[in-house]
Amino acid sequence: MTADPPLALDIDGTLTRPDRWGIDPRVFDPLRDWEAPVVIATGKAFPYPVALCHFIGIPELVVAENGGVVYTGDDVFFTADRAAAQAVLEEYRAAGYDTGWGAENTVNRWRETEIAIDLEQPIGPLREIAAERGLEVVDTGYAYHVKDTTPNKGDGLETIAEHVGFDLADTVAVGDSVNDVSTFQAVGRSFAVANADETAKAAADEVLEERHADGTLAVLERVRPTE
Ligand SMILES: O=C(O)COP(=O)(O)O
Ligand SMILES: [Mg+2]
Repeated sequence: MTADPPLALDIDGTLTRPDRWGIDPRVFDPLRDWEAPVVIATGKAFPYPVALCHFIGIPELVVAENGGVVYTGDDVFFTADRAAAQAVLEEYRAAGYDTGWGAENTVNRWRETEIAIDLEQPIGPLREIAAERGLEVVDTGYAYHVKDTTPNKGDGLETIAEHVGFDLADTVAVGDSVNDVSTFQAVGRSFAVANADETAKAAADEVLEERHADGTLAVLERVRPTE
């Protein structure tokens, strides 16, 4: 008898509706019923994936902020701090730009290790200022993330696998963007959804024909053992 494989799932572009925004409600039941650990590995701030796990009704196994925050269900690990990214934002602001999220911005309000900037904002000066301070800017297709170069989702996933006690060689990952490449490299089997960027597609073992949650749902069907 084989069992359901552990999963590592991205949120935006991967669990979203095919029109890009919002979680596709069809993922809730299969994830709640999945008989192996489900890790949510995202660029979003820590509270978002925690809430997602909570509302699906699964244990909170979370890689947030592109690996900056890792939650094993018992311990939280921070692999960077926000100060350097905040300094980039201050300089970006001094040059006349802003995050693009408005004054009370919930995108960054609880973000602990990086800063996210709306895609409508100019990336050129952002990249320049970040590079001068030794940081990188990652374009996920949903936001620009100003971050320390060290953290990544794959390392966060390894931390969780060690703590929870599952094998990454058995783990199946689904993602859509450059910030999922380290996840793909860490696991035994990786899938890029059809809407994925070229970097993610090149790094995945397989590129799906289906977009967004349709792709993830197709993977769940395919990797679930038949009786
Ligand atoms: O926060 C983003 O920009 C993207 O989030 P994701 O990693 O869940 O796709
Ligand atoms: Mg994504």
